[in-house]
Amino acid sequence: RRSSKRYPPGSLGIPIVGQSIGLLRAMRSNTADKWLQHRVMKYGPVSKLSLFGKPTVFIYGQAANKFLFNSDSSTVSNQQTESIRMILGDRGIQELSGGDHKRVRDALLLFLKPESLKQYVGKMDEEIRKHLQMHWQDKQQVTVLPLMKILTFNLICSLLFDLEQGTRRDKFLECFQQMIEGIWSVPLKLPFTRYNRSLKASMRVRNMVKELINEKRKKLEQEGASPRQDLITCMLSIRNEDGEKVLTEKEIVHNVMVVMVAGYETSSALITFIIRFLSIEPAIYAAVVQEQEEIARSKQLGEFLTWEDLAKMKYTWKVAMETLRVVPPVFGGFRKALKDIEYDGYLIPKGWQIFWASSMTHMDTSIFPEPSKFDPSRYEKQPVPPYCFVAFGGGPRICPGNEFARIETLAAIHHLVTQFSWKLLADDSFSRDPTPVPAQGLPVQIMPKKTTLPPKY
Ligand code: HEM
Repeated sequence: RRSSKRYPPGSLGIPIVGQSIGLLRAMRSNTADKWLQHRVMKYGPVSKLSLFGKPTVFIYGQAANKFLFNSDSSTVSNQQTESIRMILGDRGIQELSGGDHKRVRDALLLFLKPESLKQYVGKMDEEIRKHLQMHWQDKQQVTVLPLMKILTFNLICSLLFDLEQGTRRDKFLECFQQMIEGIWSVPLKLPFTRYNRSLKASMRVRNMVKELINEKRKKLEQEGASPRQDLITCMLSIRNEDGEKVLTEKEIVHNVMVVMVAGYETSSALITFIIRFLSIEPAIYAAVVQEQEEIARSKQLGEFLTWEDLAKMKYTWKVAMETLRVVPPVFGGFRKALKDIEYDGYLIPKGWQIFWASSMTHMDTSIFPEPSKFDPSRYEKQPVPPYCFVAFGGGPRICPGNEFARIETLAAIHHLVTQFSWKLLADDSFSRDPTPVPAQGLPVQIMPKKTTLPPKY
């Protein structure tokens, strides 16, 4: 019997840098799964290491996911790596726990919940059409990942901040992309490091966000709240029963930063990898085209997609789920032990990080038979046990943007498959940074579809 005071096996490595470089390197060469599997084989499902400057316990499996997602906030808190906290701010939802977390999360969900998002399907559709017109139509070749990043950023700007197309949005995107580059770096505040450049860009982004908030506040004071709002206006207007503001100015700024980041590389990776899988799986592609063309045929000329149309895209969503399983955009996450915890017979000491990796259960043969096979029909055969499909996390912190991601993904795939066909121009390998990046960003040859659909398609 192990003693409850026993530290998990493994080594903490060199202080500060620890094994971060090993893991980041494995991610970049797409061998992080193997890197972690190797740990599990060597040390078992609980082991210690040092990541991003902190002593860390890595835990693996369905039980580990359940424990991690549901631990109460006096035992485990959500704390991002030092670099993320410095870049995004310390009052973002991912830094908060207990009552503060719930308060901010409820505020975000007021806008992001399905009942409220459903009225914006048409607006998303419009933004996607504009994107395809500008970046896809009349082109012979495009590189998918950078374009999907532009698309998802613009969708966030348009839907969440009501910031329309123009030079201001382009400038915003440029600073934002610089900021994003250093988010997963080792926090070395030296000149010329990725981290340092990112930190500087984050100050510029923060100032732009503050400016945007001030404009919205003025508009709100002058015109009052309208039923169709953006996320910022919604956060500015929330009051509690006593009529007091629910969020502080700092909380609004930091959470706007968090939402921008959380919804950017994740959704763009998902749409990009669906495009990739559709080009290497002809039978699955044909089934998606059939489903989407049927919906297109039911629409009037120029008519936008609706919430009801999205509900019909059942097979396409299974393809998205399978993409999320095989290539989860979020590789894993961190928590922090707020007190000494005994887990599976080992001690997780107070103050240490806890690290989980979603892709580990997604590739477990006992949960997903033939896990390497891309098979959307697996979701028709048997229900997935809880805490095994964790692309959106789980428990009280499950991704509040999952509905937003579902709408934008389905609407984008609808227009892509009804307007174009495509062929891969690079091999189908990918790496992680830490979101998945296909070889060369997924260059494809595109052909407009000769179609029997109404002219808008
Ligand atoms: C395919 C797209 C997406 C994936 C795979 C994804 C995945 C995740 C995961 C795994 C978590 C939990 C992290 C943890 O527990 O440590 C999370 C949290 C979060 N996501 Fe997403 N996400 C996606 C899109 C979005 C979008 C579009 C938004 C915003 C519009 C968003 C906003 C957030 C926020 C605010 C959190 C923090 C929630 C909390 O701590 O309570 N995500 N996401």
